[in-house]
This record gives sequence, C-alpha cells and structure tokens, in this order.
Amino acid sequence: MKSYEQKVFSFPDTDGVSEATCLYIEKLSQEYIAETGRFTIAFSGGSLPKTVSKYLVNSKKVDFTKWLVFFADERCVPLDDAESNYLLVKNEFFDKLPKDNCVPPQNIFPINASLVSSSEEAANDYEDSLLKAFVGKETLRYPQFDLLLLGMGPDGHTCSLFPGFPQIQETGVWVTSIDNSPKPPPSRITLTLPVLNDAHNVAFVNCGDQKAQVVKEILQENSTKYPAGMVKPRRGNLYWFMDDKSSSLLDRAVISDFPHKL
Ligand SMILES: O=C1O[C@H](COP(=O)(O)O)[C@@H](O)[C@H](O)[C@H]1O
Repeated sequence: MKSYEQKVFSFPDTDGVSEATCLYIEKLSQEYIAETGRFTIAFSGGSLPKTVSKYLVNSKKVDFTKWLVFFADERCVPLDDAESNYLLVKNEFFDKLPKDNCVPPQNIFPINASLVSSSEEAANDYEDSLLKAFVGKETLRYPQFDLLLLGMGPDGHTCSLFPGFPQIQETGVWVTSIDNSPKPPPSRITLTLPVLNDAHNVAFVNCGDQKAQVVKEILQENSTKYPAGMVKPRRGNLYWFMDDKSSSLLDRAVISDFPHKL
C-alpha cells in the first residue's frame, strides 16, 4: 500500500522558502509529466504567487507547456482588478515565464466571476470547467489535483474557507461561493474542503510572524478549529513550507530537514 507523508519545513527567510518550493515543484512536475503527460496545479492568491514564482519561473527542469493551472480561490472582481488572485499569478508567474516554455493560454483556468451575475453561478461554472479538465476521471467523487498550493491567513483561513463559516461543511460540490467574507472583498469563489483533501499533494506556503500562533495550534496541538487545520489529504502528501518567523512557536522536533537534493 502506498504511504503518504506529512512534513513541516522551515527556512531562515522567504527566499529560502522560494528556493525550496521551486525544488519541490520541479520534482513533482517531472514525476507527473513522466507518468501522465501533464501536471495539474492550483494556485492560491495573497503572498503565495510571489514567493513560489521567484525561482520557479527560471527553472530549466519544468516543462510548463504541459501544465494545467487552476485557482484554489478567487475574489469576485474582474480579472484585471488589483484584488484578483488571477492577476497576481499572471504578474508574478505567467508573465515571467520564457516565451518558449510558457503555460499555453488554453491550459490556464481562471475563475472569472465578472462574466456572470452571481457568485453562485461563477462557482457552478468553475465546477463545469474542472469537470471538463478532469474528463475521464468522472468516476472520482472529487477531482484529484497533482498539487494544490495553499496559503493561510492569520485567522487560519485557507482558500476562501473561513473559520466558523458554513462553506467549510460543504461536501456536495467541488466549488462554492461566499458573499459575506470577513476579509474583503466580500464575494469569493473557493474549492471545497473535500477537494483539498483528495489532492495528490498539498503544500502550504506561509511566511510572517502574524501566522505563528495558528501554525503552532495546527501543527503542534493538532487543532482542527481552523480551516487550514482541516486540510489532511486522504490519499496524498501534505507539506508545510514556512519561514522561521511563521514557525517560531513550534518545537523544533516538529520540523524536518529539507532535503535540498530531491
Ligand atoms: O484572501 C486570501 O488570503 C489567503 C492568505 O493570503 P496571505 O497573503 O496571508 O498569504 C490566500 O491564500 C487566499 O488565496 C486569498 O484569497
């Protein structure tokens, strides 16, 4: 039986996190492309796209033409709005890739809530896009991403799943919406928890001391009161990439050495 692992890594600064996530993503991308001919990845917004893209965009080991890029959550704003997660990923990642090794436009799946009249409709539309992209896998109850890149807010939210909000209980759909988000903007679209927990690989990428308390509660005290703490892939690996500020309250025993040669 295949065994899955959960590991926590910490680095002196954000640059160390960028370097390590680049090595990690290079390895996964090579493995999945060799095995399936493609690599399905979802990005979150916030600070993550910049941290993850820093070295990755110059990688010579990744065939970005084989990537299918999705979004773990999105704000209901036009895609060129400064609040859009897509715009962040475009500016930090897509636009910085070399022209001869970039993600083909048809392999990029933004959540475009501005095209429809409600957040609920946008969530349904995105679920349809996922169904088409994961075609042939319809016997699966949920899509299985090769890699989900997740961030976490200081309140323990991940994607647009917020503590105490009903979206976290949603099991009947792959994508859902929220119109009263405690973090602006209020209307958002998000993957649901069962989709996060069916991924082959999930990587949290967190920097900054304002996250240290929740990191400790989740990784040391096994708290499940925060959405980020409820992410425990059923048949996949879970890695946390952090800077030393984010991991400052953790016992060192919780942290593994990062194998720089993957
Ligand atoms: O609102 C959001 O916040 C989280 C965390 O962002 P960060 O800036 O604290 O890293 C992010 O993961 C999510 O995609 C975004 O919509």
